Amino acid sequence: MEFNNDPVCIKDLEKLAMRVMPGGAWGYYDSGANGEQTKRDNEDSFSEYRLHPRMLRDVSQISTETTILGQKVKTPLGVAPCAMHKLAHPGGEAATSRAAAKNGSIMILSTYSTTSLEKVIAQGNGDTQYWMQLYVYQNRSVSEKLVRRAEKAGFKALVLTVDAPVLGRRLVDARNKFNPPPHLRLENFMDPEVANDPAGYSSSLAYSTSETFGATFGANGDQTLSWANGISWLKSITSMPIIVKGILTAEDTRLAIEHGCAGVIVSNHGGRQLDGALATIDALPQVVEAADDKIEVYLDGGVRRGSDIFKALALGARAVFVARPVLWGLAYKGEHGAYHALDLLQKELELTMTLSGTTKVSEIDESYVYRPANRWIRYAPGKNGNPKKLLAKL
Ligand SMILES: Cc1cc2nc3c(=O)[nH]c(=O)nc-3n(C[C@H](O)[C@H](O)[C@H](O)COP(=O)(O)O)c2cc1C
Ligand SMILES: CC(C)CC(=O)C(=O)O
Repeated sequence: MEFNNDPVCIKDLEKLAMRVMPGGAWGYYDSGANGEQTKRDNEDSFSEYRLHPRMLRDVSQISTETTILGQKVKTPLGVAPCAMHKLAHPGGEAATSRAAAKNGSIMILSTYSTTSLEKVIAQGNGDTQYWMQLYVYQNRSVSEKLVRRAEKAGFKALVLTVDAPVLGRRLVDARNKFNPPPHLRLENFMDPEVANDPAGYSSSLAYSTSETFGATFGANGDQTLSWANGISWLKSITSMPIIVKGILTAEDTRLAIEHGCAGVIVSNHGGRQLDGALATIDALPQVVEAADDKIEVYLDGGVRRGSDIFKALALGARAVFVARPVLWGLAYKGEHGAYHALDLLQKELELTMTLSGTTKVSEIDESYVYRPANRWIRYAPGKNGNPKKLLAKL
């Protein structure tokens, strides 16, 4: 496990990306919704959990191999769907795709990709799984065409994002009056049949500010989408397994099972949608319990260290996805940078496994992690060493 001369951790990569990216694009990637409570909580909540390592075990061979949707993968670390990778680097999603393939990571491609889905999957090495993320439009034939194209191109699963019936309000974008550069195209919409759709979906990013973009997104999105009318419709047009992205509760997990979904991604969209929603690592245990091993549970949001991945796996996630870290890597140095972001997290995961006495993903269970109740009270000496008194004081 060798680290190279690139930035030594994801936080350093973030600082570098902030320096090289134009302000508006940086703001779009970075921003959360409203007061950004949820965005902060996603990262901070990981540090509320502590590891419970075991010693004197043979840790000379570490493997992160696991199975996801029944397929062997090299690592439980994947790339979450993000719009417009070309805002970070001209290599865009094609560069990210090669980076993901090199790391053996699943890549989920955003509907709002600036590279066509066919070109993105063509960068793979045959072993990597690609999943297609979907937003459902009022004109469902637009979504249907995307689904059919993705299946034909070889995508292995459909990821339905359910936490964005309309776009959250990102104050940074509103202040910046953020406009993506006019040369960027949402290439998945360049299929002439889709681009000329009477509902007016366009291949160009034809919106003047993120405020109007938000309105356009809301105007085209299908806000009537429901468990009853959404999942069965998707099942009627594709044989790809359906994964629901944006689940935070046991109740919705049970509904995903009832409706025949193959998995759920515990996600709050990186804190970009409902500000105040709980952190994903805090939502994970109730989702895992409700899933009851009937469907797979994945997580994204705030993962910045290998130990965060380890904690999520310990609490029952089958895989963990990252969004901003990969975008920061891409902004830093294209494919090399995106790979570096994944490689850093991968190596940190291996290091955490080694130092915790686990050699396989299947060994990482809840016995390796705990959240100390009243941590400060338990560990602060207190005036008279009396925790009760301290509690009363607090
Ligand atoms: C710039 C950006 C664009 C995103 N675009 C999409 C998208 O097109 N579809 C989607 O389902 N989620 C999108 N997301 C949400 C991510 O998939 C993911 O849920 C979240 O960002 C994970 O948190 P992290 O950025 O802390 O890793 C986007 C996130 C960011 C930061
Ligand atoms: C183009 C947007 C709808 C992508 C998105 O989901 C986001 O910005 O969070």
